[in-house]
Amino acid sequence: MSQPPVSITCTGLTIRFPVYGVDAKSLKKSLARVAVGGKLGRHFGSTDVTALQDLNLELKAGDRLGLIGHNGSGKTTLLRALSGAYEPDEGTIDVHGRIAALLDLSLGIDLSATGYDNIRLRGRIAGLSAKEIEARLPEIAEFTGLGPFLAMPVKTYSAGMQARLAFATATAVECDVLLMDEWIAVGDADFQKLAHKRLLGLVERAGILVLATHDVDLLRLYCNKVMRLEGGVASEVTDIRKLDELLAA
Ligand SMILES: Nc1ncnc2c1ncn2[C@@H]1O[C@H](COP(=O)(O)OP(=O)(O)OP(=O)(O)O)[C@@H](O)[C@H]1O
Repeated sequence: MSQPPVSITCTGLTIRFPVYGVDAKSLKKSLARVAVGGKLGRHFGSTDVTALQDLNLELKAGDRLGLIGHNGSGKTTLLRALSGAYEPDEGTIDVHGRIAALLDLSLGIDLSATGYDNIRLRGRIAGLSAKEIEARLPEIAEFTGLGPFLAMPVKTYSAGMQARLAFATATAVECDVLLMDEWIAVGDADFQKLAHKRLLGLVERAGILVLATHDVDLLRLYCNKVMRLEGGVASEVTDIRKLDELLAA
């Protein structure tokens, strides 16, 4: 049976987070003065933040969507929702295609396991079979540049070494839908060059890219569409050539 083409469809997507242990009234007053964050409100008697409100989105193969917006406007929440990490409180999310979510690279790294075992673990989480993992292991190991350290527990690594391992494993899986929270730059100068090339390859091969970033140069380089979030409310998806208009709005 043929697979449906790669696509993302969100209808009326609303995501709320409960806010515990705060005085709702005073929080609401202080938030009224800031441009950041989602909307505070009360649902079913408890206080919550609406991180995304009634969002509609339709993307198909070839779409490279840049997400812009102030801190706390809902960009990461949308990416996590698309990755399947958050369920909608209202509305629907429908994603067709294999997803790679480069959102929190260190998530799922087991510090007491070796580098090799972490590659295997990450591969399993990404849906690869044991056979597929073993076939890719040499390339991933080579890319990390960690050599004999891969046989040692990750807790003995420096922060940069851990980042190399996490990046190499997270980017080893082919995907149809690539979700990214800022462009990833890890490791030292040499590794950053290699990482950039590897990331570019993933971006080019992915059917759909959704990239949240505050960097307008990156948006112009890699995106053909843009959407602005403000307090969890999304603008229309527009052509990247209208970025300046959207930023000025
Ligand atoms: N796990 C959570 N629990 C409670 N509130 C949350 C949680 N995650 C996000 N929020 C709230 O949801 C809103 C949207 O946050 P989100 O992280 O999606 O913003 P963002 O646009 O990615 O911001 P930034 O540009 O700073 O990364 C914010 O008001 C934030 O406080």
